[in-house]
Amino acid sequence: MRGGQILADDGRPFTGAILVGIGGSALGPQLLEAALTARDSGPGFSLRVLDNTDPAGIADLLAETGTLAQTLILVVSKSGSTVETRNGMLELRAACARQAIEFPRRAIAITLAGSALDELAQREGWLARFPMWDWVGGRTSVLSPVGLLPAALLGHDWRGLLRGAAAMDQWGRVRPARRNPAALLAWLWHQQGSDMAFGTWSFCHTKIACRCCRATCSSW
Ligand SMILES: O=P(O)(O)OC[C@H]1O[C@H](O)[C@H](O)[C@@H](O)[C@@H]1O
Repeated sequence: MRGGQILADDGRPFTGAILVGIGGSALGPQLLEAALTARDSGPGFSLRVLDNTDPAGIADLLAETGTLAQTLILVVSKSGSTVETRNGMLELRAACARQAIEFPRRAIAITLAGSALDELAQREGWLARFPMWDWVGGRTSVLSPVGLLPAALLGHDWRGLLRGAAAMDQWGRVRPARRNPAALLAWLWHQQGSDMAFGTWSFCHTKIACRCCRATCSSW
């Protein structure tokens, strides 16, 4: 898509995506977008997320996006049967119909093989289907296609992300515990008490621009 081989049905490139999903099916992509996309990089591929069913929020998102002609619609649901996600998808389908745009030609499903969403995407011939795996928890799915496809669309080094995750996986197994970052974090947590007593410490190991971290930190 970024190479221009997959184009919208009007022959122009896709310039953005709307991701529909909730919980783990939306937070990982939002975190990647917030943490990795430079705020000063100028117009690039845009990622908008529809993660609730608030009619005013949906109306705002559609107004901001304008025409959907060059917009991909990523429908993300591990179970493939989450009602809020289905409602969001139906809203976007209706918006496409209002604009005389074919929904399946820009729709991509990320879901468990054989789920209701997967079957719908297959039946209607959506642009693409990507798998989730049963053994990956929804809330930890950012390194599956849930996060990697948006990362790739945004132009980020998704292979590098996977390499980094593999390195952390190895590092998390290191002994002795004092050289193991996961064990050190667990120890710090334990020392602070088990009662979410985060008030006395904080850490920020990536970019200040990470809105998700900022939102979380400010609530501590
Ligand atoms: O990915 P889905 O099956 O649509 O589920 C989406 C989300 O649903 C609920 O909010 C669960 O608590 C989350 O853990 C899950 O990520």
